[in-house]
Amino acid sequence: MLIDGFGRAVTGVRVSLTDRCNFDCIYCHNEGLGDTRGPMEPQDEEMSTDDVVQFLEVAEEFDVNAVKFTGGEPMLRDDLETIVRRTPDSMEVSLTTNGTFLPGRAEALLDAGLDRVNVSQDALDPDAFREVTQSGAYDDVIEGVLAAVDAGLTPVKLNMVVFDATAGYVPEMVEHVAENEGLQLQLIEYMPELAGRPDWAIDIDRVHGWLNEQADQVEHRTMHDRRRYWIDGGLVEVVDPVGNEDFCANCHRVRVTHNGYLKGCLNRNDDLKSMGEMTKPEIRTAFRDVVHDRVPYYGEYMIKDDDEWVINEEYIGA
Ligand SMILES: Nc1nc2c(ncn2[C@@H]2O[C@H](COP(=O)(O)OP(=O)(O)OP(=O)(O)O)[C@@H](O)[C@H]2O)c(=O)[nH]1
Ligand SMILES: C[S@@+](CC[C@H](N)C(=O)[O-])C[C@H]1O[C@@H](n2cnc3c(N)ncnc32)[C@H](O)[C@@H]1O
Ligand code: SF4
Ligand code: SF4
Repeated sequence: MLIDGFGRAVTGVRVSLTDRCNFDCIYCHNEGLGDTRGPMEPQDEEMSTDDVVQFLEVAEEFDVNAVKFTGGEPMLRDDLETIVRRTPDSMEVSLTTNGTFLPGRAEALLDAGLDRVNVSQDALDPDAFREVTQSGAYDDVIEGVLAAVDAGLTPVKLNMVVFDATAGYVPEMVEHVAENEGLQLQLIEYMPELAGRPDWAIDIDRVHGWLNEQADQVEHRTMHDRRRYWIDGGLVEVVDPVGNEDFCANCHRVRVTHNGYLKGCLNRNDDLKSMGEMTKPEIRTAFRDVVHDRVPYYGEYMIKDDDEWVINEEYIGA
């Protein structure tokens, strides 16, 4: 197992299979890769099926026990089922998707070995949904969530980005997951670091305060020290990375970009390591290097100066 200089073992990888997407969500950080707009067709720069599998086999050698496929929209990859099928058996396999392609493919993904799925759904109202995603695919997403639950890709976690356009929908989303078996809710604090528009952010402590009042039970998850609230039988988890040193101190994942770079932190693009021609020796070297260099974003790469987060001088020009 590889452990970085801050005692953080790397136990999971997040593989971005493409930076293409059929949506254009107004808040999208695209896992730090830039704009999702552009051609929908497969791009030459994307890792091949074999490249992805080769990488996962090396990750397994380093005792990584979980992989998350993401993007862009990972279901735009026609070889997703093949990749899932060829993922080492020792790994938990999950997918984060906008859900539009789940109807018709959920069963095949389950058969291929997918364990569970997270589906982005920011509201239960088609108009609000259209405004946020700039797409009219609300019905497809609802159908996609049902297809995932029916196939048994559970728990299906609904990812809701909480910012000024969606905060008002939190109570009905909490009620929705309490009433529907197989669903959980992840309330994701809007991250302005890469997306800009800090004025859209809301005070996540107010969300915690409201959930605390409603909750029958509160738990802490080891990963990122995330808090989870049981409300009327439903589970609601808060993903609150912004300015959160505890979150970064408990970060155990390395990311892979669609074009074959390792990335130590979502918020950084100055730490990318190429995996070259994707041979196993090259992948092993890049993996060791990225873990060696990774540091907590908040608390180390960014430090507090007069109550403002500023880049630690050590990393300027690094
Ligand atoms: N800053 C930061 N944000 C993260 C991190 N992990 C997840 N997030 C945020 O949460 C979003 C949704 O994450 P998902 O891909 O659904 O997965 P997850 O919630 O991290 O993982 P599971 O609960 O295990 O499925 C990401 O796109 C980010 O916005 C992280 O390590 N750092
Ligand atoms: C980049 S998307 C990729 C996977 C897939 N296209 C989807 O939307 O689920 C992964 C997750 O990031 C979340 N996300 C995107 N931009 C964000 C931001 N600025 N702040 C917080 N979460 C964000 C999305 O809501 C989604 O749940
Ligand atoms: S669906 Fe996912 S990748 Fe596509 S724009 Fe929305 S958040 Fe970004
Ligand atoms: S170090 Fe912090 S900001 Fe970077 S990926 Fe990990 S939790 Fe996210």
